[in-house]
Amino acid sequence: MKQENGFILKGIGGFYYVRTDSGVIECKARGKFRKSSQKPVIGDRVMIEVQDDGTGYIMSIEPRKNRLIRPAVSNIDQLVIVCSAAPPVTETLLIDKVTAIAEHKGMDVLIVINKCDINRGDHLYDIYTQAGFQVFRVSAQTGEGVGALREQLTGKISAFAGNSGVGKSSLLNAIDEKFQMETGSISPKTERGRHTTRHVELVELETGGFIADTPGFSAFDAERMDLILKDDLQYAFREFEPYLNQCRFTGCAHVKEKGCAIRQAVEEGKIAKERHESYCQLYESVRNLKEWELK
Ligand SMILES: Nc1nc2c(ncn2[C@@H]2O[C@H](COP(=O)(O)OP(=O)(O)OP(=O)(O)O)[C@@H](O)[C@H]2O)c(=O)[nH]1
Ligand SMILES: [Zn+2]
Repeated sequence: MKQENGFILKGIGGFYYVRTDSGVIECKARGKFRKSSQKPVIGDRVMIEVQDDGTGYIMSIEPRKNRLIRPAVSNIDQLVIVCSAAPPVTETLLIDKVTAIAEHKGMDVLIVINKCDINRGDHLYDIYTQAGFQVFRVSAQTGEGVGALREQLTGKISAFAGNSGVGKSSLLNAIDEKFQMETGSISPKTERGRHTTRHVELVELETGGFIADTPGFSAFDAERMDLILKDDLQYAFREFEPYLNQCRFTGCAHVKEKGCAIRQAVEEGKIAKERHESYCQLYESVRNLKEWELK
């Protein structure tokens, strides 16, 4: 019996597939993980014991750097937010919800404007560049910008998010031919179909790096805003940072308060008004959350 370290690529029916230096090993979890919230998830870094027959047991899980609940993936290095200025046009509020979650959970963010063959998305480009994000312009259709994006995925674990129809699946297919995602349905996903039976999996890229293959994962867990307390929300908007201690009143919510340095910066064009509007809407939605609601 020997011990190895690795991380979980996928889990099906009680089996976990652990990527180690000596290949992918099929493992079961030790009993102690089975019931509790300690259950292994995709992305977990684990220590396994390999049996004589080549299968293994997960013995321990390293503390997680971060974790998404839906889909259940841990240790994500970066979140790739796919948006588009061509139909279906992405609302900045959706992008800002997801960037806020990512910032709060300590994931890097890449903003990717797809469908540049139709619309180059200057407005989105300006907003997110000004806010301090890396922004890529791509077209899954023509291949423009895909190489540069692929480079940014090398050596990291990434997950893709974006509104339905924005071209996530098309983009994954363009990034690596290992992906054979079905594309093209802008119809509702309520019928039984491709999204009901899929499970998440980390797919290893030709160029190194892993992508959580998350089709139809459009709403993300943005619905519940993954529960950022209202006092923390201001830190999830990175461009607010230089102004945070400059408001007239301590405990300023930066929504309508007089003497608010954030609002001032918005007036002066230093913070995009769309970003501040998203902040205000999110603030309103998390206003009444209590700490005990955070899991
Ligand atoms: N013109 C153009 N069309 C694109 C591009 N990328 C995707 N599309 C089209 O947009 C439609 C939706 O693409 P998908 O890849 O299925 O979008 P998705 O984000 O995976 O959608 P969901 O699975 O619903 O979340 C398809 O008809 C694609 O052919 C692009 O860069 N340019
Ligand atoms: Zn303020």
